[in-house]
Amino acid sequence: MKKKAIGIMSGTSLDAVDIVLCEIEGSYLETQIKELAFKSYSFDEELKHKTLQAISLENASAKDLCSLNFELGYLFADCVNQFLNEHSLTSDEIDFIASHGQTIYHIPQDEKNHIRSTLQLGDGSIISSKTGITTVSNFRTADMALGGQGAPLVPYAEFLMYRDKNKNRAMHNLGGISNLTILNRDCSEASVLAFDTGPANMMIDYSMQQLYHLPYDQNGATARKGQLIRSMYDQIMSKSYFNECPPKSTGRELFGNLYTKSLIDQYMNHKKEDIIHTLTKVTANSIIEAYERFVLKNTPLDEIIFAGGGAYNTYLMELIQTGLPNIKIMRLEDLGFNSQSKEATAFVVLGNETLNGHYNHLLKATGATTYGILGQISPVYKKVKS
Ligand SMILES: Nc1ncnc2c1ncn2[C@@H]1O[C@H](COP(=O)(O)OP(=O)(O)OP(=O)(O)O)[C@@H](O)[C@H]1O
Ligand SMILES: CC(=O)N[C@H]1[C@@H]2OC[C@@H](O2)[C@@H](O)[C@@H]1O[C@H](C)C(=O)O
Repeated sequence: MKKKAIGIMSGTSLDAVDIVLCEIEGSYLETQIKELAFKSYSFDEELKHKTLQAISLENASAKDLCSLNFELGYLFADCVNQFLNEHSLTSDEIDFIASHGQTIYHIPQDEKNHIRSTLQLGDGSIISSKTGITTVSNFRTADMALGGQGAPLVPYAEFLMYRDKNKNRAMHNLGGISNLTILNRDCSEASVLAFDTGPANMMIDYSMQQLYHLPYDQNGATARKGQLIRSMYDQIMSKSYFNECPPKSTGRELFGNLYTKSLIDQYMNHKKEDIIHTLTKVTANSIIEAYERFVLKNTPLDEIIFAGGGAYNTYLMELIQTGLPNIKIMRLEDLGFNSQSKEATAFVVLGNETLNGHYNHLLKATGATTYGILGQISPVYKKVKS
């Protein structure tokens, strides 16, 4: 039976809440999904500020986090209700919502005083009660409970949607973080490899905001003007994350504002554009090296299909193509899909599996030891008409 479903995605960049409407039927390899409508709602500035405060170690308080969980739930519900209005739809026409939530903190491996854990806020009950639509949320915790890193989760959906028996294909997302999924032409689940390579736009964005008061480096124009600061580059590239073998996932904890600020302070005497250039080279070269070290030795690739905002950074894309000259570089649009809605759509696939009772993660991608059904369901009580 065909279902109508809404996906909500709010990524690490905190730039927008993405809402997608899809038609979906089937499960696992039989899944058929079609995007019907998409819109990005800009993130409320005050809430963005509060979220960033909550994320930063110095400013986090339990009271703020408690409130934020509900405030984000209301924001996501408002976005869905606005979206339904704009498309003249009622909640009765939608079968379910799948919401990623806002990642506040992610600890993929045990640390000295903290255990593996992950926190996505935007409570599912708030979303379901304010929209009147059954909501599946909080996908990452079940994967962690089963021994995984809770990320990346999108590769499961990518495997269902984009595998191709004629091509060895990489799906690559350039959001705040850079993550890749390798889909082998044998189309077997066991051959899918996926991991986060490190930063994509996260460090560049923060530096543009601090140094130029601009949200990001439009088309990479600033980076293109600059030159490499060798010591800064070596310092970042020596981070142990780049040498770790997959499965691995990362986030703001390693490459966020605190770390980037410390670098800016240290290299303040250099030209601003040299700092942006160096960070862009770090993104490009850490991606190229991840392919060389962890992918190409086993799987020669025909193409890499990029999505996420960083795919619009033309300078970054040129650097990656130069470093991987034998691989065809494409954008998701070249396959007829919308790259902006990709992650929200992936969560529709994951939510559909939750409701179908099918597992919805790849053990090799997250490192989980046992399959599970990810996602918590917040149902809506509907009085049966007598
Ligand atoms: N024209 C452009 N030139 C350069 N960079 C761009 C351009 N358009 C978007 N971006 C970058 O893309 C970012 C937003 O990307 P996206 O929305 O894919 O991230 P996200 O989904 O929040 O992150 P993640 O996938 O890590 O959770 C912006 O912050 C900016 O850095
Ligand atoms: C903990 C967390 O929110 N991780 C995100 C983040 O953004 C990109 C990368 O880091 C990836 O690991 C993940 O998101 C995507 C949607 C995923 O789970 O596949």
